Amino acid sequence: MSTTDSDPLARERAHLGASRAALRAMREDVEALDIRDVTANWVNAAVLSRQIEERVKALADLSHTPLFFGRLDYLHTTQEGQRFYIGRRHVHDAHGDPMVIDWRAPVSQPFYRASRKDPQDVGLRRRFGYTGGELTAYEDEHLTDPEEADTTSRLLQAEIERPRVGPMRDIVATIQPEQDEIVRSGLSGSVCVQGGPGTGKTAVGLHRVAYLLYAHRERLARTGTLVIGPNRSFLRYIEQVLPALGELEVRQSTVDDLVGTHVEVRGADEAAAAVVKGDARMAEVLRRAVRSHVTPPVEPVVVVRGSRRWRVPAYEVEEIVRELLARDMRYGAAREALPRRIAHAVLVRMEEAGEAPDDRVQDAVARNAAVKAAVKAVWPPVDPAKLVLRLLSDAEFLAEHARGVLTEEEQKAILWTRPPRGVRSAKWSPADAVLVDEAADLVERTHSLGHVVLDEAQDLSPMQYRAVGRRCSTGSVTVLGDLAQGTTPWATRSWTEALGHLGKPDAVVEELTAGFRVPREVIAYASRLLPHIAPGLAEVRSVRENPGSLEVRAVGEAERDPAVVTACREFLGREGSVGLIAADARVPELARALDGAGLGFLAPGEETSARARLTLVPASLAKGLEYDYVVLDEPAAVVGGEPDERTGLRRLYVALTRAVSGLTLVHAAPLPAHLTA
Ligand SMILES: Nc1ncnc2c1ncn2[C@@H]1O[C@H](COP(=O)(O)OP(=O)(O)OP(=O)(O)O)[C@@H](O)[C@H]1O
Repeated sequence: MSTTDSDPLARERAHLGASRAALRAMREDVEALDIRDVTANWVNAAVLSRQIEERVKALADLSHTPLFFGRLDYLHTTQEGQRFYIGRRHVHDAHGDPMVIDWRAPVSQPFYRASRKDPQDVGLRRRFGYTGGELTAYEDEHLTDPEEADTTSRLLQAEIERPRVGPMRDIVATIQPEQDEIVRSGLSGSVCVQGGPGTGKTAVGLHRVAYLLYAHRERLARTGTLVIGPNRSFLRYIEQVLPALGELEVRQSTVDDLVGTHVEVRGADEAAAAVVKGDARMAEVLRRAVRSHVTPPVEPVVVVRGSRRWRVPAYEVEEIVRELLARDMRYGAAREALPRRIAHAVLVRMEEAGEAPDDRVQDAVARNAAVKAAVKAVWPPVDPAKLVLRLLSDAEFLAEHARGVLTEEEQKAILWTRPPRGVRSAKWSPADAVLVDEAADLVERTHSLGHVVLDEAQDLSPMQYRAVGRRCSTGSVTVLGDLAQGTTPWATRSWTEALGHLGKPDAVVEELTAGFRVPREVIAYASRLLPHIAPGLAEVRSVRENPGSLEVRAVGEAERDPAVVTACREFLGREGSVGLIAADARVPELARALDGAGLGFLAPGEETSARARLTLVPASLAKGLEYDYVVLDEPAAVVGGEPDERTGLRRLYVALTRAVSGLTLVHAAPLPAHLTA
């Protein structure tokens, strides 16, 4: 007997070797494709070459990502076989028989879901462990063996404890059953996931896109997919997850960038103004303002053709206009329909007079100068930016359309004190851009994508939800968020409300409660704030066995900065990334302190590496990010940096929940009472 036969690990390594060879052969087959005979012209040839190039890229064997991470032995042979190796991509041998199955394929599903209670016909589930690209360990579960005890997977634990240097990683090897249910839920349904810090919401959202692209590739290639995150540094942190899963075509954007195509955002609002501008009632004000441009005709339309004059009386044009208004079409679509409707009225008269006009006559009448002039007078074009500009600068115009919708104070809050001269010179705020986007949609329907993932959704205003909702009006959405981490003045109070604004009231709300980031001691400390910031939400249950460390250091004001530098230095002595989180206002002073101490540091969104591991993070940008070790500077300043106590405590909750292995608080001012109580 050879060692390969007797040693299971050697056998698995042999399968890995054979799979890599098969992948190489697949790549060589694609590289060797001769497209000269199959392409009729150079355009087709160029398209095909690009596709081939991409396919070759997708077939690369990356040494740091194992080709497979699991194996399933079914109890019974299925049509596809009985033993499957589960990996990031499909690999087959020269006969077309599978060597590695894509994690998203239906036969892979039990790898994530099968349990002793429900073995799903799986006799053996094997997980593989790798060290530096080498297959070095495996772990078996015999799900139908009553003698075998339930144990927690060491490999899963090792994966969760792995230092976090670099961008966010995929979690394909260790997706948990409750996460998998969300990842694999159907394309037609929308899902909303409430989950505390580190429960894997972002990871789940990204894997869900990858899954949907696998299961509905053609449809989504046509309709498109989009991931929305809170800011650009967050998007940079997550941007490599989908490409690592072989998905290169998913767009990523912030809400601000999404709606910022109509006007240039250069201004900011006071909170009071932003709250009103973000309120869903603004949609009604805009709707009325857009429709107010339609003016009932007072003159008849007279079309002269040859020696004849055809007259459509004003009351009849008015009837057409009324009917179009009642149909609640987009303003622009109705405007386009109007000339043909007037032309139709002319044609009816021609027929009554014994003529037999055809479609070409109707087209010609619709283009007639008199008809065009009438349309311009009755249903003039509306420029969305100009309309919003007028609403925000002209008190009378605003009052006319906000009557009964906004109070006088609310109207006053949103009016510009010094109206700008024009669209270009206006200092548009992010909330204004959302209003312009809503107005643009009233004029012309926004293109809808096939699927949208909306992360950190709790921070969106109702008007922002509407902006996202119209981008998936005919598709579906995955909403991810945590009500306890809402830090905007308009943060969502309930998911039902948010889903209503998104236009997806039937979305299923799921909850994730197992935490993969924050150590037990640290999450327990942060959760002291929960009753004050989100009563009713459950505390996250940390699955991390590593006890982690929590230290609170009280120092005198003069020693605070040096103490922060010392804490950073201590953590830099260990393996992994370090985040120094501080109130935004404290960041410049701390930057000087770090510089003075000769400690180099990055800004959020810049990629950490083995050489550059320290990031200085303003509290306002900490959301969604994580570091192996966190030094939190002056919690009272983090709370005090926000307009009200609840928002401040929520900001603090976010900052307290970024650490994977250790958290040190350094403070000179007293700690917020809710934390010490
Ligand atoms: N099943 C899993 N296996 C291994 N790691 C996981 C798993 N689920 C989540 N993680 C890891 O836990 C960390 C937190 O995940 P993620 O950032 O998705 O959480 P989140 O719920 O979005 O957090 P936040 O509310 O802070 O934004 C990440 O490092 C992620 O890779």
